[in-house]
Amino acid sequence: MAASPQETNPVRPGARAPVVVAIDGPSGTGKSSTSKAVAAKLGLRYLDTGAQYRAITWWMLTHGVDVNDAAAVAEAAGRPAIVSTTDPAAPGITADGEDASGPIRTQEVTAAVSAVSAVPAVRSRITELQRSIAASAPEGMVVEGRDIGTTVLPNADLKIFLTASPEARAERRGGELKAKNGQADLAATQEALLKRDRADSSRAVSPLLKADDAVEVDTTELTLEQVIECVVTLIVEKQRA
Ligand SMILES: Nc1ncnc2c1ncn2[C@@H]1O[C@H](COP(=O)(O)OP(=O)(O)O)[C@@H](O)[C@H]1O
Ligand SMILES: Nc1ccn([C@@H]2O[C@H](COP(=O)(O)OP(=O)(O)O)[C@@H](O)[C@H]2O)c(=O)n1
Repeated sequence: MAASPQETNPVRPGARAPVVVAIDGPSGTGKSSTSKAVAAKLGLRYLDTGAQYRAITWWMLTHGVDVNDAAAVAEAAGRPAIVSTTDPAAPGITADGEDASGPIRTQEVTAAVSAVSAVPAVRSRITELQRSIAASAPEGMVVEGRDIGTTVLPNADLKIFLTASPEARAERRGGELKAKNGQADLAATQEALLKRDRADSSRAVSPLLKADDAVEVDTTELTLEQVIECVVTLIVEKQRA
């Protein structure tokens, strides 16, 4: 059966209509894993906005900027060039041409990123970058973060807000740490995660918040495959609507 006009993608005839999907939520709810897999399945681009905030934080830490001095962070906010790769099969990021994909996942960056991302000059610069990247993907894009549905792309075709219990999220992050370091302190992992949630939810500019028109998906009792399936179904339904 021929695709309906709404389902036909003018950029890739026969493919589905382009769609912009915003996926937000706190740490460990499955945003990155779900977004990457969904984008790969549906032929969409993928943007990890957390990686951008991590990359600018990493650049500041390695260039002598005091990340707890908001004025110094604001002054440096425009300096590094942050470039993201949007292929869901090979996402990557550079800061001033240096590959930041590995260093942005260190504990040092994780502990500093909420303070840097709360600075308005950092947010306005990164938000502008995110909008221009999303606008340059005619096939559509899955964009994941904290404020995509509320601030960055308020006109996204579909908004999803992922949640999960703190215990489930700590266990997932703990699993990653154990695979990386051979050990993980679950209580400390949960505490650090909740501390970052509090900072991200209470900042003055563009806090972590569910958009009024977002679909909330509690992933606590779902496998990653079930979450991916659920999001794919929501997108396909949207494309048919
Ligand atoms: N529904 C799920 N059930 C179990 N593990 C999950 C689920 N979703 C994600 N994970 C795992 O939890 C960890 C954190 O997921 P991630 O996608 O990085 O979350 P976020 O981007 O929201 O911080 C990853 O190791 C991932 O494989
Ligand atoms: N859209 C976004 C995305 C991330 N962030 C910030 O960047 C940090 C790292 O985001 P992340 O998505 O890599 O974090 P994880 O959920 O992967 O641990 C968050 O804790 C926020 O401080 C943000 O402020 N706005």
